[in-house]
Amino acid sequence: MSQPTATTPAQPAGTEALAAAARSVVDAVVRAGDHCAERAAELAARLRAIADELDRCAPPLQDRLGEMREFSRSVKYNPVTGPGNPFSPPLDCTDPDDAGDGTVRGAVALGLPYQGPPGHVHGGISALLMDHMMGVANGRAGVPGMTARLTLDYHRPVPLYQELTVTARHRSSDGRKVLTTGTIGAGGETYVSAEGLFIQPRTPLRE
Ligand SMILES: CCCCCCCC(=O)SCCNC(=O)CCNC(=O)[C@H](O)C(C)(C)COP(=O)(O)OP(=O)(O)OC[C@H]1O[C@@H](n2cnc3c(N)ncnc32)[C@H](O)[C@@H]1OP(=O)(O)O
Repeated sequence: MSQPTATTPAQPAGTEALAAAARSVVDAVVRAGDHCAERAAELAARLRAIADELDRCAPPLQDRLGEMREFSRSVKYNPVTGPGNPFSPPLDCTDPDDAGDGTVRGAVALGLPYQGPPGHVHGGISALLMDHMMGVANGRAGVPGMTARLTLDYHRPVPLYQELTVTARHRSSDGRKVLTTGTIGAGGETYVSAEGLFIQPRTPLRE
């Protein structure tokens, strides 16, 4: 029977399918661990061959960095929600359901690659989710900015393989300083709460 792959989104296509496949490789590598040690060298060579093939398609890094300045591309490839980035879980906030109060919501279930304490999510991953969702909330509130300070309270360990709800809400602005809060929870329980200070740039981040 196949093991749960909490990080695999449903029916992706194109480069998103490629990212999803890479994500499932990462998941499988961590799940297999030393149980695949005898075949590790052979499988590693095959994966490296695929990486070399992709590298041959890649433009020069400076060109790619230039492309990624485009907002739609930065969204597609960002490390939290980006369906084109195998590093992203990805957190789904395509339907953020902001309930009219400015709260944005996302959903994600995290597998073994994101483990910190046994059976639970690494604290730095929680910080990543919070930082990003607060950024999304600020963007939706029309006050996008750079994270200057992020404070997290870890109330309970965050379980792996459980659908988590990630929320964020812009609370107030004082000049260029933006205060935003967020939570990670499930089933009415809050595992992590966060507060962030964001600074709006002197010139807009994007048109
Ligand atoms: C679409 C989704 C997007 C998701 C985005 C997610 C957000 C991110 O991850 S951003 C990446 C991580 N963050 C960074 O790399 C930021 C690095 N830091 C910087 O670039 C700068 O320090 C930056 C931009 C935050 C502030 O610099 P600058 O614009 O020069 O502001 P500056 O003039 O120093 O300060 C403005 C005000 O903020 C205050 N302030 C700045 N930093 C802090 C801080 N860490 N703590 C408290 N106050 C601060 C200053 O005291 C000042 O206050 P006042 O106006 O009362 O005097």
